[in-house]
Amino acid sequence: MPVKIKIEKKEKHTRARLGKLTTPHGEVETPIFMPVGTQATVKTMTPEEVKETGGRLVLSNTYHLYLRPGHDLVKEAGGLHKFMNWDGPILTDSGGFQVFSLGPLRTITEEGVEFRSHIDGSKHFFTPEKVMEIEQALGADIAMAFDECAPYPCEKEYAVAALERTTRWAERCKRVHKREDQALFGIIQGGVFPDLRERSAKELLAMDFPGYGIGGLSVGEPKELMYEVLDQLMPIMPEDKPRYLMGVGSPDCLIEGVVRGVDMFDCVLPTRIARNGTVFTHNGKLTVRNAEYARDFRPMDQQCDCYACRNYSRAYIRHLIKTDEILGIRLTTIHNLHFIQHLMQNIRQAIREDRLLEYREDFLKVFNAG
Ligand SMILES: CO[C@@H]1O[C@H](CNc2nc3cc4c(=O)[nH]c(N)nc4cc3[nH]2)[C@H]2OC(C)(C)O[C@@H]12
Repeated sequence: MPVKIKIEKKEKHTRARLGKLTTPHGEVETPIFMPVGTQATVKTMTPEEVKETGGRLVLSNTYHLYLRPGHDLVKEAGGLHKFMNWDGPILTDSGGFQVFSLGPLRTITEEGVEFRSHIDGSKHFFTPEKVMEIEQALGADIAMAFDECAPYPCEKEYAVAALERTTRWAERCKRVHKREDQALFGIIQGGVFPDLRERSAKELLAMDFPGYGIGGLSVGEPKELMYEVLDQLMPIMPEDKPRYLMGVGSPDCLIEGVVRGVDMFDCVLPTRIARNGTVFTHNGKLTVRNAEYARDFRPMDQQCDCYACRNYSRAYIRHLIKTDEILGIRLTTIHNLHFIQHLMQNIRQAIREDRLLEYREDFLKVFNAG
């Protein structure tokens, strides 16, 4: 079993659990936030800096790496770990979400998805078998199945068709997935329809994957609706398998997801907003590029002990960003990754002490007041 989760503690008042996820490239604590490194790099960060912020498991993306530099090149380099010099665990998303996000540039059939590259418009065809070939060549510790992510909103009939195809494609992935040192996770779909979510989960649970992605969320639906889907879905998920809420999320969504029993998260938000000059602070978001910070010589977050907050002021970081100095977005990225990992550390401690609901209230009261 290349990947398994050991539940160390269940929080007394919620569905939250503290766990250890064992992978071929080491063991990590859960609940965990996984920084996104779409093109084999967490943008602007060296691997050492990602680790320094608390990152332990990073994501990369099949769709992007297939297009550039090509999975055969990464394989020739010795696989993704060697290629990007990351010695911890890696998870690759299957591209299911990316090819579906391409909108009119793709055609879905039972066989697979024909799509045009967002780079040069060239035509490509992803089948479950092709995606498994790519992910096995990349060599991540966890590979996600090739699924169909239904958009939000969508007709129930569309969600049914997408979940049924996702189940059939999951079987096709499982049939050709041979790499022993790589865990294949199924992805649960079903849109925002409780009966469809239950059906998708049961069909995939019957295939006994070592872990499960919860897909089709964080696609524009209201947060409350996402929480409702989780409230209905999580009770039927097995206790001994990791639950990975894909594409989530912001600090409030991370806490709400953990409360509902989610173990794994990934989201581009912390690194993406950092590149736009916006950072998370304990009092909410701060857009350090704004003029009001031109002569503000305090750190971005006075409660933060990250490298950026220990050594630089808002005024300096604003100056760097305004003058397109690369160090600027490196410092905001270091801070945001540290902030999210520190939040996850506090969440894990709150689970240990059975005070997650109090922590949620205290954190959100200050964070949302900002
Ligand atoms: C807050 O960040 C925005 O929200 C999207 C993240 N939300 C998301 N939901 C996902 C669902 C699936 C899925 O069903 N299947 C597979 N295989 N992968 C998935 C990946 C997903 N990521 C980001 O995507 C854009 C770029 C639109 O903005 C970001």
